[in-house]
Amino acid sequence: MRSPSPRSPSPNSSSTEDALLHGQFTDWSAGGSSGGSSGGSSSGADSGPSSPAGSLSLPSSPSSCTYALTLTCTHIHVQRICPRPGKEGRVVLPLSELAGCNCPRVPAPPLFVLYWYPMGRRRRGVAKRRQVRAYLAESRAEAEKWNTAVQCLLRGIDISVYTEFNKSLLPRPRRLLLLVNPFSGRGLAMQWCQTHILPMISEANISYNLIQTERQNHARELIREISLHEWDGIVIVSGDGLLHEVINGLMDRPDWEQAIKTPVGILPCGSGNALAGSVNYYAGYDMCLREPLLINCCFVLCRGGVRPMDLVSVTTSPPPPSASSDQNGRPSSPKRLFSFLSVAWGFVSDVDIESERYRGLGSARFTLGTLVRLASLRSYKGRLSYLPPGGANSTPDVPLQTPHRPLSRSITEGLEGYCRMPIHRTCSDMGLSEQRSLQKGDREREREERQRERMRRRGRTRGGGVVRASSLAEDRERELEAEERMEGISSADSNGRLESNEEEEEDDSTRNVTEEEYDVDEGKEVEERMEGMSRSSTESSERLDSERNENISTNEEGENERWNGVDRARNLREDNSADEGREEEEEAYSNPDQRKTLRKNSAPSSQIATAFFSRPIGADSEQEVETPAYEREDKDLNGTFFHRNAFPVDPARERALTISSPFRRSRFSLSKPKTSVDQNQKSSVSKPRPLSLLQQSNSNSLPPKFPPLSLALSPSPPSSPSNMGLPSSTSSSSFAFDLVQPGRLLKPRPPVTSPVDPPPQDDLLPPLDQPLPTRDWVTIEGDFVLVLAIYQSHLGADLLAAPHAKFDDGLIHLTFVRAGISRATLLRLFLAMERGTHLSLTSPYVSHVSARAFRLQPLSPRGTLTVDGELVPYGPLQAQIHPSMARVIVGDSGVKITRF
Ligand SMILES: Nc1ncnc2c1ncn2[C@@H]1O[C@H](COP(=O)(O)OP(=O)(O)OP(=O)(O)O)[C@@H](O)[C@H]1O
Repeated sequence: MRSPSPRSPSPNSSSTEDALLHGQFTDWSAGGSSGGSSGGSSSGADSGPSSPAGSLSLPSSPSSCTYALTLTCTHIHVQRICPRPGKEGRVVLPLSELAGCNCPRVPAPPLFVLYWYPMGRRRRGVAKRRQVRAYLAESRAEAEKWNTAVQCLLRGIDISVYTEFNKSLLPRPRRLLLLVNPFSGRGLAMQWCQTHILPMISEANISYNLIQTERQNHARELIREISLHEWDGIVIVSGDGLLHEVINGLMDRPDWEQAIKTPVGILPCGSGNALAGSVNYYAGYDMCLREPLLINCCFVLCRGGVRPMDLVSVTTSPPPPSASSDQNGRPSSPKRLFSFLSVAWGFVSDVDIESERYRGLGSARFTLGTLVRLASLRSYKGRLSYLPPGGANSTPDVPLQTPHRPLSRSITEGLEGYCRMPIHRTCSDMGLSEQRSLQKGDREREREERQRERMRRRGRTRGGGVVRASSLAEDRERELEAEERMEGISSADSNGRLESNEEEEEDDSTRNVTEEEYDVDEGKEVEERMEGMSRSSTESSERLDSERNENISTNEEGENERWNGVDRARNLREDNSADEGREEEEEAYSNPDQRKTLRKNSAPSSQIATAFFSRPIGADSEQEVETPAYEREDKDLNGTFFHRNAFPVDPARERALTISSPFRRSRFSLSKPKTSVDQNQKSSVSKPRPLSLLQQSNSNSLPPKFPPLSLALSPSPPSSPSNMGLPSSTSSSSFAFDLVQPGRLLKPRPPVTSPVDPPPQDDLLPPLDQPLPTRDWVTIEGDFVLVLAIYQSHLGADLLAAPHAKFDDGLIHLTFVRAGISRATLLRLFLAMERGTHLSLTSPYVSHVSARAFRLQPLSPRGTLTVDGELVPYGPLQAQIHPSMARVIVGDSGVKITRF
């Protein structure tokens, strides 16, 4: 083989277009014929990798085509020499699309093999496709020289035309620890390892050790103990839940500060795959799901760029007394954990947890869950406080990104539903399903009280009052009325005359007909879309039902026993509404033992969907107007005990909105906080052990049905008073807030820090049982449909919840939706979230703000709270961002990346 000299390079070559290598090769293709293909042979196009790892698929024989290859810093130029080049005789292959290359050992011929993943058209959109290109070199030395040069470029090693290429230039192969949850998502993780992940990782010359997790918290325990310096990265082959375990395992370690800098990566095999969605987004790829998403993320992993990632330290309430008290019966402390994705309360967490029973549907479980939850829309009383970016405590070294809206506008516009409405309107309009559990006497009293309140309001505003949602169109109409009222108020504000509000209200009755028609049409359109979704969900759920029936017959005995639990839960309160019965079922569902049962036996999703669409939505709104009875001590969804009579309605609290409202008096005791040391942390003190002592490596852990894989080169806050979880009956006065007008200066207090939390300290937050600093904090109290705090762009692989979020922007992106929003608007919000356009959706009930810390105090006695999609004890919770604390593998398309 002739090896032509490179094109006259400059001595200090730095241009990306300068040729580093130039050579002539023979095409090596299956069947010995290239068929005149341009750029050499390619195999495996249009498909993902499918060969077992280690036995890389190669074409089988040389063809008669010869090619001249030129390597530059960014591309490989392939020019066909023989047969004579036609129109398509030249191809330029960008190195950015290369996952790896290799030079197979003897006795294989001297081949130089490239593994390309260019973008290609798929049935839905564009996604990466695999192509293998193999070229026969004249000698093994030549093939190895090319292989070394390309690998140097892929690993970011500086080379020039004068570089002597030999293997010693290359750093050792990267080593990854792959943790696989075989049950994540639809249970395909091991299969996808075999067909996609391991072949691709081998092509990129990455060594790996694969471990299947065996139970919940297995990964956390493992990560706490292994010797981390042996690994260049820890990669989760699962959903976000397993990464949550890994992050917390790293933070449990005594050497957490260094440990948390270990790059973590994600190969999506779960059902939500939010972080994978963010990685895919920032790599510049189209939104996709399932295998295309997996291939994109795997490619990103092979490229190896690492970026800093913010973590959020979350302090949750202590677990339920029975589970949390220590040996002396003392209640345990609030729990601290680290989150990389989100904290959710209300609609989002309800859907996440309740849709567990449709897990077999994969990501479609969230669609079905959303429809079911929309059908029985709930609201929750609560108080949300947050510290906007740029507050007094802002440290100069924290890289803060401009929030989506300037802070002042966030308050006046984002919260317009609060700020511009007369305060008395903001909470009493919104009585939804949290007000269902009243006992009869209380219901009467409450109804009278509400009636009086309504009359008072009518007297003042001539309209409004509680409007029951009975259909999507009605919902929308109601919302429009609110919008119009606010517009009225806004114009009144600008004219300095609030009285004009009344005129606006009167105008409501003679509203423009065209607008009404539009609303009805819009309502219909949304209903049609929902019906479409319901149909597809129904089909899938029928499949699930048949599986479920099989399971039921084999497990009948155990099931009966568990069902008794559900029945007991159902019968607990005879006088409760049907909807409440459902809540009881959910309560039973929260019990881990019963959860499995319910997953098998819960009402078929087809029935749920049918019930939703056949029943007028007003049916549940009938229940919604009932008011809560806080009468009995009971257990909430998470098993937390609470007092039903915990918080009698306080007129002061009814005023719903408080901006910058400090606690006048803490309802928490000021007992000295105790360090929270859980079992995990205790064991974390032990010295890290080499992995081999802990775990079998992948050859043992793969299920027998898979052919043996060519194995990796595995290298050898404060104590919590008992009333902490939820408000107690003695704490009602603690809900009194100073009503502070926006802009009024509050007396600054020195920042309160928790002296006892294990590092890193949450310097923006006092202990959970102490009041927040008054300065710079914004507090909102009222009825919420959802509160979502997210710090990645995606809430699921197909939900672009915070389009401006960056991995390391130092911000928590808060979205909250107030009660009063119509189902149609809420549905539109989630549909728009698929494209990330929801921020421009204008609804007075929806707000988006940025924060550096927040505290959430649920005031409704039951509900679900999730952190990174995992259930946490229900009760007050607070969180603070720790910028750039971890590192995530994101590929090399972004700025400021380093390689692992
Ligand atoms: N072998 C195992 N058996 C049972 N549970 C496991 C196992 N390994 C991990 N888990 C737990 O399963 C839960 C769900 O896992 P994961 O989040 O990875 O999947 P997913 O819920 O399908 O995905 P996503 O969070 O993206 O929706 C996590 O809480 C994790 O701790």
